[in-house]
Amino acid sequence: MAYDLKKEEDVKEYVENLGIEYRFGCYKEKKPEVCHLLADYLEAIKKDFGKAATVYKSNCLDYNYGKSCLKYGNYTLIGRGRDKSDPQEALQYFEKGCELNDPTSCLHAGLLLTATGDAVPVQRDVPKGYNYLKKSCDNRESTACHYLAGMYLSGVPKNPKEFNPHNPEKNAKLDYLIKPDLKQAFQFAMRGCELGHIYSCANIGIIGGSGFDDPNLFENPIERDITTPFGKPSDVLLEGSIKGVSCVLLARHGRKHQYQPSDVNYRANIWALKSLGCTHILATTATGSLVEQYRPGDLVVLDDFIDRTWGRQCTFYDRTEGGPRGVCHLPMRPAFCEKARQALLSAARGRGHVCHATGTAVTKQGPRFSSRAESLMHRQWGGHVVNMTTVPEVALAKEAGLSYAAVALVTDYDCWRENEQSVSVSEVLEMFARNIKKAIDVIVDAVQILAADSDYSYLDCHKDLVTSAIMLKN
Ligand SMILES: CSC[C@H]1O[C@H](OP(=O)(O)O)[C@H](O)[C@@H]1O
Ligand SMILES: Nc1ncnc2[nH]cnc12
Repeated sequence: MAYDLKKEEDVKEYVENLGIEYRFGCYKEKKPEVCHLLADYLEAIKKDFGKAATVYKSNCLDYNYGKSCLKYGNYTLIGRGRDKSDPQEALQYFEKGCELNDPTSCLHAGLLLTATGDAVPVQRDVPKGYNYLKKSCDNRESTACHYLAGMYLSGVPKNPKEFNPHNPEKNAKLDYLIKPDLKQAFQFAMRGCELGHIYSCANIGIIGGSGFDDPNLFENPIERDITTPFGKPSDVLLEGSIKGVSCVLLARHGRKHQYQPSDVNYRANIWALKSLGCTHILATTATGSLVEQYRPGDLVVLDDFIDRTWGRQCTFYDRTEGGPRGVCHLPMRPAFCEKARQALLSAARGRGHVCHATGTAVTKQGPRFSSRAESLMHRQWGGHVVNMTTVPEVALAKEAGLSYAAVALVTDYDCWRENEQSVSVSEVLEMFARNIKKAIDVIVDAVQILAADSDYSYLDCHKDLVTSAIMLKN
């Protein structure tokens, strides 16, 4: 019969008949895949977890249906459809599901067996758990690949209580069940990323500003010549890895510094980094100081900006062919990703550098430097530093849903001070050259800090913010 699913009565009848069909297919025709659907039906439509549990369990044990073992394992783990939770019994169902080649069952068995912490519910058995995770990853379960990458990144110590994430030297002396192995970590992360696990991709884009154009960050970089719907980026992008974390480096002004600030194709730069899988961007920028206490040589992790640019392409949402659709009104508070900012700050402080935790950048059009009157005005506005590139880069990265933060190196006092010469380009470049090591160290350490974080939920927040900011999607 034909149902009109806009009518409530018809929907009810349709759902009832679905239940009858599933019962028939399961009990009379004895089809395990239909029994699994029946249990899903009891769970989702009837909310009868007790009956759903019974069907999942018998479909696992009597019909050897792997997905039902996984479901009953999950029920057993959280105590759904039964009196209480039983992690040890849950493990048996996950193991059975894994034997039956259900990759998610292998994942759950692996996670239970390798878990650490005081509340761990089953006897830890890392070699066995590793094998389950490996089988799961081999069978295209991206989360298992992601976990394996994490295990190789930090290593799995025999006694997890001895492991101190802040003391790598002490950790090196520990007894390991799985030794840290960055090559393996990279390979599993690549596999996880290929299979669509966004956090395995955690590719970190690095935009090097003036003086940071080709700092030989990677040993054997792969050059990527990319064209975007918004044109060509400033130069080829260099793909490589920093201590096992995949990164992409781009020289903001081109490797020969061929683009002045207002000619940089910021849109193509951000788009190209995103198209290579970057989830984060860490940027450097040379800046003049607008306040006495931000001294040349100091670092500043920017937290806000004042836009004094004009005529730059500052949105992807302009109906460019191949670009996104709609009109995007993105909030700019906070302007920068707080997680990435904190990573830069910890990295700088960890190295003992003078680093200011906040700073508003006045981004001017350039290419000329400010007049004295402008410099004094920027100070009155509350700017801490002045440069020519943070806008629209920060806004475009945010529109692209990326985590973006910038570390500014103070190169000069601009021209607001009494009895002092105006800033010059040689002063900026010389100061940057003297401090480039600082900038490199901070970026390298921040990459490790970001990659070691197992909670990337803030990336979802960046994406959700963009989604909520788009009007007129067509
Ligand atoms: C070379 S002096 C002015 C120039 O330096 C800064 O560049 P970047 O931000 O790429 O490091 C500043 O923003 C100006 O573009
Ligand atoms: N004083 C200044 N003004 C603008 N951009 C700069 N980059 C470095 N120093 C600068």
